Amino acid sequence: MLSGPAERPWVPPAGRPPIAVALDAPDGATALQWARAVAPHAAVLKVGLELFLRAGAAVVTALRDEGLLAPGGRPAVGVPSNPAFPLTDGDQEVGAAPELFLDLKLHDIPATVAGGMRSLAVLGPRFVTVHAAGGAAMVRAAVDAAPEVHVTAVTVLTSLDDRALAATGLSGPPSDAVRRLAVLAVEAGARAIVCSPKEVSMVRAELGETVTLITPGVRPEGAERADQARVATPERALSDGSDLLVIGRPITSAVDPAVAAATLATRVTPLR
Ligand SMILES: O=C(O)c1cc(=O)[nH]c(=O)n1[C@@H]1O[C@H](COP(=O)(O)O)[C@@H](O)[C@H]1O
Repeated sequence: MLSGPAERPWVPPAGRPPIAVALDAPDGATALQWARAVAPHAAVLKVGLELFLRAGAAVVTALRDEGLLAPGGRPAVGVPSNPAFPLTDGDQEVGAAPELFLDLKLHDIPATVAGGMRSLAVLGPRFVTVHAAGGAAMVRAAVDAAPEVHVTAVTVLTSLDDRALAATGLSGPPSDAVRRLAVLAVEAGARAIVCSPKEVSMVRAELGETVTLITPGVRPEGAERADQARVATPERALSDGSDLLVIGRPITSAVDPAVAAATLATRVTPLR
């Protein structure tokens, strides 16, 4: 097990559902509509390639202006401008607005990734993803360029099964590569790791409490897998050690995303 700080760098605030909703929307207006529906039921909102490449930084500003995101660069506490997020409910800080996860999976030479991180850091994200396969120097460059951001290393995409991974030239089961890349990234300063729920217990055993573990590839019982290969239910991912479930289509493709998010949040929040 790696040595490091005794506590996880980040966990959802008390009472907040351990859910990051992936706002994989085709435009800013749809993303805002989804965000209004799901923000009360999520600790994190994730802006990824599709939305960011279409709507750019303006969508982050719009989310913040509506009080749908916690203020950039500060711990999530209530946003007085949005009554959906009261500061307290009794003595619990349940009203924290979600934090920003910029999932742009940077993967380039260290100087370019460092520049990209500096450009993104002004948006005040809690998390920014980089591909661990970019190597230790690249991960370190990202960390040094934006020390206030939780550089989040993606290990092996959850869409890859054994065969697809082998076809890229990486032999062995995905868990071998996940272990190697997770250790490399944390030693290079990453504070969070993205892996599938299938590997999360192994990564937790390997890295201990030094790291926040984030799992996409989460599918409630009976939900469409779509392009996800290494999946598990939300309950299983949490019991195996995940800190944060990344969930997109099972919520955003539902007839009513607010109901889907609320239902899921009610089920998983007590499991933390
Ligand atoms: O970095 C990610 O968030 C990510 C890594 C990974 O290995 N697999 C993965 O699905 N994701 C993201 O997680 C989200 C999953 O969305 P759904 O499959 O719709 O639940 C998408 O926004 C993906 O970009």
